[in-house]
Amino acid sequence: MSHEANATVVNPLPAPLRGSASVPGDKSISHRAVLFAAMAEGTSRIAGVLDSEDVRSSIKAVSQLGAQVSLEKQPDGSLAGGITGWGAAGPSQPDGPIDCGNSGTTVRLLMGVLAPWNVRVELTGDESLQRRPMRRITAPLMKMGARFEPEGRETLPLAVCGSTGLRAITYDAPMASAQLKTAVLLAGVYAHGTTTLNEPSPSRNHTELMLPEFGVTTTAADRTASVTGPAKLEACEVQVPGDPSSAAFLVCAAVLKPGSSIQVENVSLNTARIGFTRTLERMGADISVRHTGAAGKEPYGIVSACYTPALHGCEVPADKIATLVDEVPVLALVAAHARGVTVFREVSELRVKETDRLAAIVEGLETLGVDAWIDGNDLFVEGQPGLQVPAGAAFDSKNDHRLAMTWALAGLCGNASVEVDNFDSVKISYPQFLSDIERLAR
Ligand SMILES: O=C(O)C1=C[C@@H](OP(=O)(O)O)[C@@H](O)[C@H](O)C1
Ligand SMILES: C=C(OP(=O)(O)O)C(=O)O
Repeated sequence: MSHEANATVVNPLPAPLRGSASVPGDKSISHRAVLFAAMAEGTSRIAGVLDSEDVRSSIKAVSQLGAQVSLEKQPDGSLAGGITGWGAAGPSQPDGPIDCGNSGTTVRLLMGVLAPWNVRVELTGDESLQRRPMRRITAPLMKMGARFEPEGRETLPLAVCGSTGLRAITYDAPMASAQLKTAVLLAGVYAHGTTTLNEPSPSRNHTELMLPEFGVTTTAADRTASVTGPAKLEACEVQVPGDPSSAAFLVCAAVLKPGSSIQVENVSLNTARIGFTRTLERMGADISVRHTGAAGKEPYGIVSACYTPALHGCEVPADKIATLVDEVPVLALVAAHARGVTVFREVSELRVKETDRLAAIVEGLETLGVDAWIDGNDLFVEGQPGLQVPAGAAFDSKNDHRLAMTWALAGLCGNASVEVDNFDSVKISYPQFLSDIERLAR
C-alpha cells in the first residue's frame, strides 16, 4: 500500500487468504452498550467494545452528558472498562453542542436518549451527517411530546428539547430502521404506558435484546417491538461479539481470492445481521456458519469461507435488505464476479447512508467495466465471471468507510492495483481492515 495526496494504492494480495481471524467488536452493539450504560444507575462493565471513530463519537457524547467513562485499550485493540451512568438524575446539560461526527447511530439514538429529560441539547455532525435525514426520528419523538429546534428542520444541526412528561405511542415506521426503532423505544422507557414500534420488515434487534440485560423488559415479535414505561436501567455487564459487517469483508475477500480458505471467529450470528451469508450461499459461494456461544442474548460463532470460482447471480428480496443493509456494496462487488444478473430489491435506504451508496456502487462498478443500473429502487448488477481489474482503476470512496473497503477489495483480490481516494475513512468502523486482511494473506 502507498499514499499519494488522498489516494491510497492498494496492491493485489501476494497469497491466498488462509487461517483464522477475528474481527473487532460489533459497532451497533458497542454504541448500545455505551449509551445504555450511560443511561443506567450504577457502574456497568463493558468489554470487547469496538475502538473506532463512530463508537468514539458515542463515548464522547455520553461523557459530555455526565456519564463517567473509564474504558481502556486492551491488547486485542478493543476497549473495556466501566461506565457509571446518570441513572435517575438524568443527563446533565452539556456546555456546548454535541458533535456526532460521521455517526448516524450516535445522533439518532441520542435523540431518543435525551427526549425524556428536561434538557436542551444541540446535536450536530460532519458534512455527511448534516446531509442525512433526521425527520424519521424527530417525527415520532414529537408525537411523544419532545420538541426540536429550529422547528420543521429536517437535518442537523438540531436541538432536542426534551420533556419528562412523554406520552407512550404506537408508531408505524415508514421504513425498516433500527435507529428509528431504538430512538422510539429508548424514549418509551420513560413514557407512561406501552410504546410500540411496528416496522415494514425486521431490522436489527440489538436494542430489544440488550435492554432486558439492563433490567428493562421488552416484548418483540416479527416486525414489532414494545417497551412499557416508566422503567429504569440498572448497570450490568456487556460483552460485545465481533462485527458481522466487518467480517463480511474478510469473507467476501476469501470467496473472491483464488486458493483462499478462512475462518472468522467470534462473529455475531444475530440473524438480523447475517443476511450476507445467505446471499453468498445463494450465489453458490462455499461458506458455512457454526454457532459456538452467546454473549448475553447475542449469539456468536464462526463463519468459514473458501474461494469459489463459479458464482452465479441471485435475487435479494426486499424484506431481507435490512439484514444486510451495510453489506450491499461488498455484495455488489461479489455479484460483479458472478455469472448472470444479481438484483437487490428495494434498496432506497442506501441513498441516505454516509453518501448515496446506490449511485456510488454503480459508479465504482463502471470503473471496473461492470454494468450495473438502478431501476426504481432496485439495484441490478450484471456479473462478469473472470472479471479483470483494468490497469489504473481509481475509485472515489466519497469518504464512506464501506465504499473504501469495497473498492480496496477489488484491488486486493484482483489482478491489478487500484487507487482508493480517502481510504482513511475505514477508521469509522474497521480501523484494522487492511492489516487484518494482509495478515491472512501471508
Ligand atoms: O441501529 C444501528 O446500529 C444501525 C442501523 C442501520 O441503519 P438504519 O437504522 O438507518 O437502517 C445500519 O445501516 C447502521 O449501520 C447501524
Ligand atoms: C450506515 C452506517 O452507520 P451509521 O448510520 O451509524 O452512520 C454504516 O456503518 O454503514
